[in-house]
Amino acid sequence: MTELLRGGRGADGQGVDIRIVDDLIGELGTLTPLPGEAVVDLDGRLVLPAFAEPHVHLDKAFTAGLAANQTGDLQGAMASYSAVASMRQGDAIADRAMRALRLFVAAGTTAVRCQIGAGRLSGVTAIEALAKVREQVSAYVDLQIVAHVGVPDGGAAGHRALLHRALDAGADQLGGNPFSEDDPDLALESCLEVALDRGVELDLHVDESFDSVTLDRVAARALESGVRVVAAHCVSLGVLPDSQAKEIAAAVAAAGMSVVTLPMTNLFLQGRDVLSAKPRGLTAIDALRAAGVQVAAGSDNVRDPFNLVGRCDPLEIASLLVTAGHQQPVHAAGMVGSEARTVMGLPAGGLVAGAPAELVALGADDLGDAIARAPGDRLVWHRGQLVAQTVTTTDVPF
Ligand SMILES: Nc1ccnc(=O)[nH]1
Repeated sequence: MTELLRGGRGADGQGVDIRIVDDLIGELGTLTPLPGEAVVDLDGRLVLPAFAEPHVHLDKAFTAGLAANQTGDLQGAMASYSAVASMRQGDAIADRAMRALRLFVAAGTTAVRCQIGAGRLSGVTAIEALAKVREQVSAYVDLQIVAHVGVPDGGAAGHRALLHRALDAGADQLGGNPFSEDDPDLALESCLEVALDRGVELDLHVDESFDSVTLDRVAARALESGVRVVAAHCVSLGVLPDSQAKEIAAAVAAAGMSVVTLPMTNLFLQGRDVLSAKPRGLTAIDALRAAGVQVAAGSDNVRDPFNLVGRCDPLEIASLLVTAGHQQPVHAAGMVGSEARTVMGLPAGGLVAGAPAELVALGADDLGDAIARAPGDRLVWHRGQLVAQTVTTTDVPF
């Protein structure tokens, strides 16, 4: 089965036609339709590899109205989440996750790695709910489930048992925030042990504050154990002196780790306790990239106690990477596109023959215009199929 996407433009500004063959890009260039071939007219739209979301807490999405964050910071967010049991009910979680996924797919996101809570408050209910959602949406988006496991009662044995249960319930990767637990090193060891035992990778919350630096310890253990580790947040690395940040970035690279920065949530949560010169909740993106670390960016939270805003649109994150993270548009787009896919263990993709047909066509002039305006006008292909289409019209009389 082939389909011809005619009259698009690449990020280089050149016109391009794309022939999709099954779920791959077959050829690119100036192409004429084959007899009987389906043709989609792209009308000059900008064509990019589809976006990927490497880190989003779908189980909490859209709960800001259920639980107010009294202090606005991370502790306040966690307190309100723990206090409201209705936020953790399976059916409601599935409904909210579906709502968020519709927005993500419409925005051009065809791979989403979600962080789903498991622990003493609700066991593996949310993982089970998301495993069902993953089946429902499989034709439209690749959903990866990270079990964000908190240490339950029962210490290390209970922790390890819960990590196993989370995988049995459908999680793809294991996570958590070991350094927020009572015995951080033990919590990290349990994660590494079960990851090795079950042959999965870890996707951990690391240093989501300005004052704890544990990324170097995680890197040392990742290197020694051989477990592939993704570290999310790494906020404190962004406020360390350059020389120290470089040293840790080198250790992270040597351990084969990758890093996910979450600008929207961490700009919201961190730096509230000072009156001026507020530090930014982003990691040291440039030092990590210079050391050879893949750095991706994600939404983290969407309209919940951890982050009151968010549109489930990677271009919103890319815009923050330009303004708050001082990234060039091409890097910002990569961090929510091909680098995010690499961090998620997927093929990087791209506009090349043989790449997966994961594409988004946007009503935008170029990459900068796309990031600045985040236009609604988008067509989205996943595994070679058109999975979402939003066409907008504007009528301004001048
Ligand atoms: N930033 C976050 C930390 C923990 N849980 C969340 O949902 N978000």
